[in-house]
Amino acid sequence: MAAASLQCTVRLGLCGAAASRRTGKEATAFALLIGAAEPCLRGRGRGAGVRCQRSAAAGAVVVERKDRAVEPAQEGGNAGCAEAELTVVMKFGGSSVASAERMREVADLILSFPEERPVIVLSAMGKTTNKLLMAGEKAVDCGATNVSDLDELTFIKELHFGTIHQLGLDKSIVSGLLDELEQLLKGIAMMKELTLRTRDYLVSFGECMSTRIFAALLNKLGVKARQYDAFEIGFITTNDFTNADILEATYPAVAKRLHGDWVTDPAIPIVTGFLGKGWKSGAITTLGRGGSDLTATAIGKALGLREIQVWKDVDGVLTCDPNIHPKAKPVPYLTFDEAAELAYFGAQVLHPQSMRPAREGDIPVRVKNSYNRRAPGTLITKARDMSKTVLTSIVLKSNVTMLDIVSTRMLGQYGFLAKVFSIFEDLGISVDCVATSEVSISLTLDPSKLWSRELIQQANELDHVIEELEKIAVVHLLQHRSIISLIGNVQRSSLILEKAFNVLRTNGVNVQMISQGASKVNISLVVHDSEAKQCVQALHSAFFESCFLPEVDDLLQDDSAAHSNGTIYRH
Ligand SMILES: Nc1ncnc2c1ncn2[C@@H]1O[C@H](COP(=O)(O)OP(=O)(O)O)[C@@H](O)[C@H]1O
Ligand SMILES: N[C@@H](CC(=O)OP(=O)(O)O)C(=O)O
Repeated sequence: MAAASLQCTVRLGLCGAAASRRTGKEATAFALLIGAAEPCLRGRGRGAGVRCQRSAAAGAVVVERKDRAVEPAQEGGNAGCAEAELTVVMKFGGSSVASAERMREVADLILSFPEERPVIVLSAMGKTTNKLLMAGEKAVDCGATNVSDLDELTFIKELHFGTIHQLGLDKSIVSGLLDELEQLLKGIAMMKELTLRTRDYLVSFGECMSTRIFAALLNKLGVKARQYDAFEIGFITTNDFTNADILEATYPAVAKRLHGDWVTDPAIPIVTGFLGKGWKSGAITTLGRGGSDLTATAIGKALGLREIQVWKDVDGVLTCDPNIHPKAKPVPYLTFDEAAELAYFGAQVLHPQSMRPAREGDIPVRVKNSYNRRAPGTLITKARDMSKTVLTSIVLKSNVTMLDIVSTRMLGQYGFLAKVFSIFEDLGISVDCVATSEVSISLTLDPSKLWSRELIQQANELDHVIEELEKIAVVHLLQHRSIISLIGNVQRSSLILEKAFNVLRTNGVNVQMISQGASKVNISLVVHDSEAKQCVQALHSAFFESCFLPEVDDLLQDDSAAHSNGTIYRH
């Protein structure tokens, strides 16, 4: 087999998003703070409605998804129950709401589905989040008197006031927030410090403004809409500023608020994506870049909605990042597992944690293009027919740190592995891919965990990890590595690997580690950063653009089924 001819050390191991997910210890503690003592709410809907009932054990409100109509509640507090429940959540990213024109388009898009009663989740307009972060960085050094002249602040003011003007709305919708933003930047300038906590407060202005503008637009168009700041309606998170995770208590709290308001006074909810409230600090947190996807799936689960739609600027999830390869094509169907691996291993199109609530609530996610409504997009569900599937998508995660750890045999094999992982646990560092032999272990570290910390801290942390590991092992630190993840049907791993290694050998690429996902949908290859893009392009050409896949052709005798499944594309 082709792999055998490689002149490099190739290790086989396990990888998977599940391996490094947070456990959220705080969730249980917080459950007592929220959602208790609520009268039973019941709705009835055309499709999936919600039913909230009190859990006898914990006193918390439990939300169940209902696939058929539910009788109105007998108990009180529900007199104004709306005839029709909320049906879908529609999330629009920054590119979808980047200008006044785009906001009008999105309003038109929403209204083109009169049969739906949507919850809308919005990100900040266009590049607002980046500009806010840049303004914060500059404010640290520029002096309080110069803050008003920061280019980024001027850009943000012009974008939001300009949009309001073009939409014929009232300036007061955002003027208070913009004043507050300027005050905050002055505070940062005075303190000469931008903490992670302040950073989250700073970027929250983006979503707070976009949602207010959009709600005002819908109201102006005669469609009753109500704006919500997620951190005020029960989005409770861990206290990991810039990378917080939603706690369980969020679901009943959000269901209670959105459902409660809807039944008493129906209006389309317009919710800020990306934001939450730290359960301990009470301060605004953010869910990591691209976190509005997670807000949307959390609302879908909380309300037991029929579908979660995430509207982007691409025709769905593609066979690879279109910035790496312009011939990337839409993938019509994915499972939650495939989408989660794809997102976790670097596909920017979905937030890494966003599939979790959808999977838990078993709510289909549809990725659509707000610039091309007719494109079918990608439908993500619990299961799909994988029998004809070989490869679905190729994902690249760059600038990864890899460690080769060889035991000095001071500890037995069990003790060695346990000790290695306890060091990572103690330092709160997640591991992406792992490959082990009897006396050695190779692994890659989750860069997002390191990115969320200051550079100086990162260096210290790595030094500290290595120092600890060197007590029991010889450690090699390998930086500037990339993980290329082949998302597909690992049942066909021989076929995938044979073809992949043929391509890599032809391109003279040295694979430094292989890791096959426990999730059964992912094989990851670690290569040097400098070769990674070229590898992805070559792999994409081989798997998705060529028509010379004899083995695949054998597998795909039913060609039409393969096309409807959409995994192998041929010209
Ligand atoms: N496999 C992929 N499929 C689709 N888009 C991808 C993929 N990998 C990276 N992308 C990038 O993700 C972008 C969409 O994600 P994002 O910018 O977060 O959207 P939004 O801001 O609209 O939520 C696309 O414009 C594309 O450049
Ligand atoms: N505005 C935030 C949150 C977000 O989800 O944005 P987008 O949907 O545009 O990726 C960010 O830029 O990260």
